[in-house]
Amino acid sequence: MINENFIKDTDDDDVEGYIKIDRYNPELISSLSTHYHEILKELGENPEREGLLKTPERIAKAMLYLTQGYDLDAKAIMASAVFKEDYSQMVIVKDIEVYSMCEHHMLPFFGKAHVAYIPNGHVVGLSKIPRIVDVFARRLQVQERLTNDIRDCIQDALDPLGVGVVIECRHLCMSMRGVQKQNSVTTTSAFTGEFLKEKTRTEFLNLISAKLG
Ligand SMILES: Nc1nc2c(ncn2[C@@H]2O[C@H](COP(=O)(O)OP(=O)(O)OP(=O)(O)O)[C@@H](O)[C@H]2O)c(=O)[nH]1
Ligand SMILES: [Zn+2]
Repeated sequence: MINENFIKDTDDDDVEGYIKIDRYNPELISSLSTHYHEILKELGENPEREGLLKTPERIAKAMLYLTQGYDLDAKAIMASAVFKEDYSQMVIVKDIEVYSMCEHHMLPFFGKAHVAYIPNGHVVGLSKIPRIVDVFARRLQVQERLTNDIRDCIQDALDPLGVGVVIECRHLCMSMRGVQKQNSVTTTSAFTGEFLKEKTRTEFLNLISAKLG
């Protein structure tokens, strides 16, 4: 538990994080629902038809969920599980699912993040890395800033010898609409410390492209 202002969103500690209690407050949900009710009308729908009766409220809750990262403190999540450990090789958590929304169109972009660091006397609980990926992904983003946010958080919280982050995503604003390219994938990367050296970066890139088994 991060602190008493947060509630658990599911029973599975390893799958979900915590949502700040205030985020789901009834007044906020009601206000958002009113706006979405109007938006549905302006889009040419009839919000009074049976299938849409609860839709404004569902959208409100979904959007609050998808933007909950604004209320979460990534550094506190990291700090909650930092352990002294004499391990000085690269630690990689790869293939972390990413679901975020582009700040230009509020359409999803999604894919995978690969995150590595080289400890400097301390390691972090492994689950905290996907958790902070979610904290920064669950807000309006551009992929470049998401990549940098993750890198900076790990660097600041853990003071490791270096951090490497690679993110590969498909952007629905580029496939469902706009330029309508169905297969393009955007790759971004961010590095600090040892990862700025070619040898370390190459080791990281080789390890994240290697298939297991
Ligand atoms: N750099 C960056 N651009 C993004 C990201 N997500 C969406 N975009 C781009 O943001 C740009 C917004 O450009 P605009 O020309 O203002 O918007 P638009 O008229 O809807 O552009 P089109 O998508 O080309 O139709 C587009 O080129 C999108 O592809 C992202 O994560 N990073
Ligand atoms: Zn977009």
